[in-house]
Amino acid sequence: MLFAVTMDVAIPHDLDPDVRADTLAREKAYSQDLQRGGEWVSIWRCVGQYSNLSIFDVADNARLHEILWNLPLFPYMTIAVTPLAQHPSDIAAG
Ligand SMILES: O=C(O)CC1=CCC(=O)O1
Repeated sequence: MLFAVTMDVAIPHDLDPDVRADTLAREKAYSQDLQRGGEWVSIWRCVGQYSNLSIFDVADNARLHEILWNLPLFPYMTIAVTPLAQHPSDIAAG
């Protein structure tokens, strides 16, 4: 199942710098592991915002929830999920 997910990040300015750096490093490793595994298909920066737009290809809603819930930055994110279906005009779909 395909999902488009936007993640808006708002890290508190008074967060301990070491905690901030550790959280960002764990977020990057977590994301890249899932990208290598094929579930996190792509990640794009939303221009001018501390936000990303990502595409996930996962087994079901529960798996997407598990992935998002375990994001190291989850406590500092506002997340919006859009389930995707094939578009009838998509030439790649045949
Ligand atoms: O958009 C960001 O910077 C937050 C994020 C999600 C996965 C990642 O590596 O960074």
